[in-house]
Amino acid sequence: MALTNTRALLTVEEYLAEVLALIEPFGAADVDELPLREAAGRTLAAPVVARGDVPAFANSAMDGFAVRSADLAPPTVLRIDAEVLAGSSADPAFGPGACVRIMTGAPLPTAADAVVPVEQTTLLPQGVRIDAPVAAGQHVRAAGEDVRQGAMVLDAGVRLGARTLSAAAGAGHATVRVVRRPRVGVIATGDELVPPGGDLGRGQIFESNATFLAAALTRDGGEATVLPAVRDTDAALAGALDGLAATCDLVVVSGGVSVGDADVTRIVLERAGARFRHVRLQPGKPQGWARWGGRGLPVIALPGNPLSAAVSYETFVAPVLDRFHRRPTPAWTPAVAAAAWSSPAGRRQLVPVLLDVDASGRQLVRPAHRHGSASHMITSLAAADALAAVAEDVTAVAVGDLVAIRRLP
Ligand SMILES: Nc1nc2c(c(=O)[nH]1)N[C@H]1C(S)=C(S)[C@@H](COP(=O)(O)OP(=O)(O)OC[C@H]3O[C@@H](n4cnc5c(N)ncnc54)[C@H](O)[C@@H]3O)O[C@H]1N2
Ligand code: MOO
Repeated sequence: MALTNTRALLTVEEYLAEVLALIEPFGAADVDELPLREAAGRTLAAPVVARGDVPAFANSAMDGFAVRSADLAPPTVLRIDAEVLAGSSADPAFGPGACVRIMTGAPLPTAADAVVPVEQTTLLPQGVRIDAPVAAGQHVRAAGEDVRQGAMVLDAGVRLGARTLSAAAGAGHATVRVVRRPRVGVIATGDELVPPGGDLGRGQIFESNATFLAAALTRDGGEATVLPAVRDTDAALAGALDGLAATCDLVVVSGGVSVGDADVTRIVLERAGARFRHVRLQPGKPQGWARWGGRGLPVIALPGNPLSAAVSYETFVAPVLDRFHRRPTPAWTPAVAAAAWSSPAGRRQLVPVLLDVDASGRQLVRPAHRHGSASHMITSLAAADALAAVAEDVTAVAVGDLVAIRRLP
C-alpha cells in the first residue's frame, strides 16, 4: 500500500466535536442505585435533596449552659435544673433564675434561646455564675440553617467523592442514583509491544498505553475491558474489535493511526468508513474515529506514542466519558510561566508541567521534563501536576507569559 499523507487538518475543538458526536449521553435507563460507600468516583444521575432540615433541630454549638437571654445581666447566678447530652431527646422546662447544663450537639431546650460556653461561667455551690454578657441566639445552631427540607444538596452531574458523599449522608440518604459506567474496550496495537515485566528483544518496547487507558477510564467512571496487545495484522485487530462489539459502549485503540504502510489501525478502520485526521495539537496530531460493525460501536483511535496517547485521552476521550455521564468537562485556568520554552507553530501544545505558587499567590508553571512535550516521554506525565496549553500561534513561551492549565486528576 502506498503512503498516504493527505488528511483533513482540524482544530482541537473541531475534532473534539466529531468524537463527541459519536455517542449519546446516558438516559434514565442507564442508572445504578448504590450504597454511598460504593459510589465514590461515580456521577449523580439525579439531584440529592435534603430528607429533612439540616440540622434537624436547634442545638448547642458549645459545651456550657442553655439559658434564657432575657433573664440575664451579669454577674448572675442561675440554678442548674437539668442536663442535656448529645443524643438526648429530653426537653427540660426551666423558668427565670434557672438554666440547663448542655453539651455540644445536644438539642436546645425549648425554654432556652442561647448557650453560654463553660469557659464564661463559674461553678458555685448554689448554681452557676454567668460571667459574660449573653446575646439571644448565641452558640445556637438553628434547625435548617445548613439546608432546608426538600432543598437541593447535590445536583445531577456531580462527580461523587468524600465531600459530596458525606453531604448526601448528612442529608439523610443511604444510597444515591448514579449514571452506570460506560463499558470501554482498550486495544493496544503493535508488533513491537511486550507486556510489562517481560524481556525486551531488539526493537521491542514495553506496552504502557493500555495501563494508562485502563486507569484513566476507571478514574473517569468507565469500566475498562483491556485486551492483550494485538499484532499488526488486519485479522488480529478486526477480531479484537468484533469481540468487543457486543458488550462495549466505546473502544479506545492506541497505535497505528499515522501515515505509515504498517499503520494497521488506520488501514482496518478506514475500511469501516473511519475518519482519520491531523489535529492542530502537539503531542497528538494523528487521530481517528470510526463506527465498527452492525451496531455502529464507536471507536476512538489514539496515536501510539505514550505521551501522545495520554494527552489525546485527556483531550478527546475524557470529554466523551463526561458526555456519557452528562457532567461538565473541567475548565482551564490561567497560570504564569516560570520558565521559557518553545512550541510548534500552528499546533496547540499541551505540556506536562509542575505547579508552584509565588509570594503573591500567583500560580506558576514550568515543564515537568527537560524534553517538554516530546511524545515518547513516559515519565513526564508521571511527574506532572497539570497540562499547560500554549496557543497555536505562539512559538516561544517567555517567563511571565500567561498559559492555560488544567490540573491532572
Ligand atoms: N511520516 C510521518 N510519520 C509520522 C507522523 C507524520 O505525520 N508523518 N506523525 C508522527 C506522530 S506526530 C505520531 S504521534 C506518531 C503516531 O504514530 P502511530 O499512532 O501510528 O503509532 P505507532 O507508530 O504505532 O507508535 C508510535 C510510537 O509509540 C510506541 N507505542 C505504540 N504503542 C505503544 C504502547 N501501547 N505502549 C508503549 N509504546 C507504544 C511505538 O513503539 C512507537 O515508538 O507517528 C509519527 N510518525
Ligand atoms: O503528534 Mo505526535 O502525537 O507529536 O507525537
